[in-house]
Formats: sequence, C-alpha cells, structure tokens
Amino acid sequence: MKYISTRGGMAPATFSDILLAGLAPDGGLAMCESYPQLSRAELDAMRAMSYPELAFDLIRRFADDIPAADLKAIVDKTYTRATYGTDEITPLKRLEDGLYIQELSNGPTLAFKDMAMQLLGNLFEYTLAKQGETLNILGATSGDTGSAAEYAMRGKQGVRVFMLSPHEKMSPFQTAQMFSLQDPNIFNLAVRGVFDDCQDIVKAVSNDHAFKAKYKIGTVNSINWARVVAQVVYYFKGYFAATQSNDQQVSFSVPSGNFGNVCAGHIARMMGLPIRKLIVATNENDVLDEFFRTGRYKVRGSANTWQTSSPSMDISKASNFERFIFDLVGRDAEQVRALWQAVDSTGEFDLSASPLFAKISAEYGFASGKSTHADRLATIRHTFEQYGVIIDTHTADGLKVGLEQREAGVPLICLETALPAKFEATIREALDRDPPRPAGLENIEALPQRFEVMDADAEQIKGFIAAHV
Ligand SMILES: Cc1ncc(COP(=O)(O)O)c(C=O)c1O
Ligand SMILES: N[C@@H](CCOP(=O)(O)O)C(=O)O
Repeated sequence: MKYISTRGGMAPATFSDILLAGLAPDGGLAMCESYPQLSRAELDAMRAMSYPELAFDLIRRFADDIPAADLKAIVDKTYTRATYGTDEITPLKRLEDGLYIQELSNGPTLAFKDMAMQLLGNLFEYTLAKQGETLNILGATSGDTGSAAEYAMRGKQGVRVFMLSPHEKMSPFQTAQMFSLQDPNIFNLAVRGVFDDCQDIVKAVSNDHAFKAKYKIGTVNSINWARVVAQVVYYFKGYFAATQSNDQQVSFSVPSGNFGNVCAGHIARMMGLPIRKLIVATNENDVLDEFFRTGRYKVRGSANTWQTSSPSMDISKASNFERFIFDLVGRDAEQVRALWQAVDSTGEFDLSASPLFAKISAEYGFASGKSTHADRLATIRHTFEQYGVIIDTHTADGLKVGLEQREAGVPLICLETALPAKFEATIREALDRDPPRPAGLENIEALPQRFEVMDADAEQIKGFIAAHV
C-alpha cells in the first residue's frame, strides 16, 4: 500500500514513512492510494475475531511494509484487558433494543483517543528503533489528544512530546491529567488562544521543512494517518456486536470536532462495512453541521469559536475534513488545493450548487445535527433517568443528534468519546451528583502542575522546541 497527499504533491510513500512524517510536504494529508476492499467471506470471518485479531487483520492491509509477525506483536501488546479493562476492548452498552453506546473510553486517559494513541506509541517505538531515529512530537489538543499522547509516549525511547493546548479552556480534570505529568520528555505549552490556533501552529511548524527536518518533528493528531486507521477497527467491532449477520446495516452517531473519528467511519464504510448513516454531531461550534446541511464550509476565527461544556469539540477548522473532501471530489488533488486556497483566502467554500452536494448523503451516508448546552443537560438527565447510565457531555451531543436521525429497524450505535469524570461540573449541573471517578484519580487536580504559557506564535513555539531538544 502506498500513500499520496490530498494536495497531490507527495511522491508515493510507505506506511512507515508517513507514520513519522505527519503532515504531507505540500501541506496536505496522507491518504492510501485506494481503500482495501473486503469480500463477503472476509467480513464473515472477521465477525468471530477478538479485538486484537480484528485490529491486526484490518491494520495489516494499511501497514504492509511492517513484517506481519512484528505488526501482530505490536497489536497484541496494545489491545489488552490490562489497558482497556475488558477483553472486548470496546464493548457495546445496550440502552434499549436497537440503541447502543459503544464504550471507547476505558483506556488510561478516559477518552476514545487512547484507542489509537496506545497503538501509535508502540508503532513509533518500533519504527524509531528500527531506523535508529528520534522524534519530537508537536501536537495540539482541546483536552483529550494531549493526555492520551502523553500517557502513550511516557518513557518511550527517543520520543519527546511538545503539546499545545488552549490556555484555561480545558476542564480542570483534563488540565490536571496533562499538566501534572513531570516526565522530562513531556512539555505542556498553554497557548493564549483556541484549539484552532494550536493546530495552525502545528501545521505552520510542519510546513517549515528545514525546521521539521532539523528537529525531526512528527505529529500525533489525526493529521497522522495511523491515528485514523487505528480508529477504523472499532467501527467493525461495534457493527459485529450490534448485528447477527453481515446483511444488516447499522448507523453510527459520532461526536465530532476535528473530523478524525467520523473519517475513520467513512474509511470503514468505503472498505465495505455495511454502514447506513454516519451521523456527524457537533456542539455550538457547528461548522461541520452547517456544511452537511447546506454545502457551505465556512471556518470561523477564535473570536467566533465558543467555549462550551463539551470543550474537546470546540473546533472551527476541522483538519481531517480534507480527507473526506478528497474522496468527494473523486480524488482530484487539484480541486482540493483550489478549495483550501479558497478557505485560506476567503474563509470558505460552497458546494451547495454543485452535484457533489447530493452525493454527500446519498452516496457517502453522511447526516448531521447540532447540540447545545441545554440539549446536553437534557440528554444527560434523560439517559440517567431512563437507562441508569451517566454519559459525558460529548457523548450526550452524539446521542442527542443520533436520536434525531434514528430510523426504525436500523440499529444506532452512539460512540462514547469520553467518561463523565472528565467533565464533572456539567454532570453536577445536570444530575446534582458527581460522576464516578476511576480509582487512583481522586485527587488529580491537587497534584503540582508543570506547564508554560505562550502566545499563539509559531516562531515562539519553534524557539521553545529548539531550546529543549
Ligand atoms: C471527548 C471528545 N469527543 C469528541 C471529539 C471529536 O472527535 P474528532 O476530533 O475526531 O471529530 C474529541 C476530540 O477530538 C473528544 O476529545
Ligand atoms: N478533540 C481533540 C482535538 C484534536 O483532535 P485530533 O483527533 O486531531 O487529535 C482533543 O481532545 O485534543
């Protein structure tokens, strides 16, 4: 399998090349040249597989330059009961017939990011050791990618993490999870701005090719293809758990911000998984919902990006969205380049009058909706009263929008993207009680914190990296 860029300016590369390289040299995102297609017999065989078996069988199709035995060992070491608390790894929780929550947040940092990040940590360690290289990871987080990456890279040989987060915009638990880490290879930089400013800096630094090469900069955001591919696996697992045969279809509702999670669902669907709808659920920062309803993609600046009670989705420039648009325009890199030039110069593009717009739901199965603070509180309350289950604020956005799009006879799987313990204040507001906290994390907010506050300025961040490697 070879990888190309959504903007057409990258010579075909291997999985290991793009794993360490992050953003493509032309500013685009790496994509597989074509999606592996699963036969009916292969799908039938996958139904009986354990999570690690399934992960290996899917990921080997994308990472075919890693010897199969090595990849299998990496996958087996990653997806264990010790890390995810259950042999099922991503079990379905039944709310009622045909309505499920898929648990994706049983990993070390209580969010779905652990599903891919633990694999990424092990892949980095393996590849760097093989190449005798080191890597300085520059990441951006709105609250969950950061801690997942830092926990996955702690103590890994040859890896440093520089993680940018929006200053004072994450929940107290998320902040403490990251900033209490004292490991010498972890640097937390709190940026005066929003998540999009942090992500823009990651892209600006990655686009400085001389700096990137000199300081061996890599990425752990969903810019990194390996992150997205690892997330494809749980769509298969959820599908098999909710159905009896591969003749059935299911829909997934996906709390969305940077579009990485639902992009993994899109890839699963393109490989042949019988997914009916991919439901994109946003919070008040509803750029993606606007696009899927109207065809107009209009990004917003920091002044119009709201701080909400589902803070990890406070994103107005969905990086991964470019991967879907690449498919939508028939993999025409020139069109992608033109569309993103329009975003850079005018802040938007508009496909409402294009025949492509109708394809988004008819061919690709996308639907969308938005959820507000009041919706979130109502959904958390209803889910607790009706089913006795406490869900987090992001999962509540997904459930609210999923229910609006639910169809009779089609099982609906709502992806749980974090545990409620991370967003205690809103749970208290909704239920007048605290969510349960996993053992060992009772006093995390009281631990000493180590972080630097910096301006949203790529040059300052480059200076910090240069001084600390
Ligand atoms: C808890 C939570 N829910 C949802 C999202 C949105 O996922 P994505 O950015 O992949 O669309 C994120 C961040 O990515 C998150 O941390
Ligand atoms: N919501 C994320 C933002 C980054 O998304 P990613 O999937 O591209 O890493 C976060 O919590 O940090």
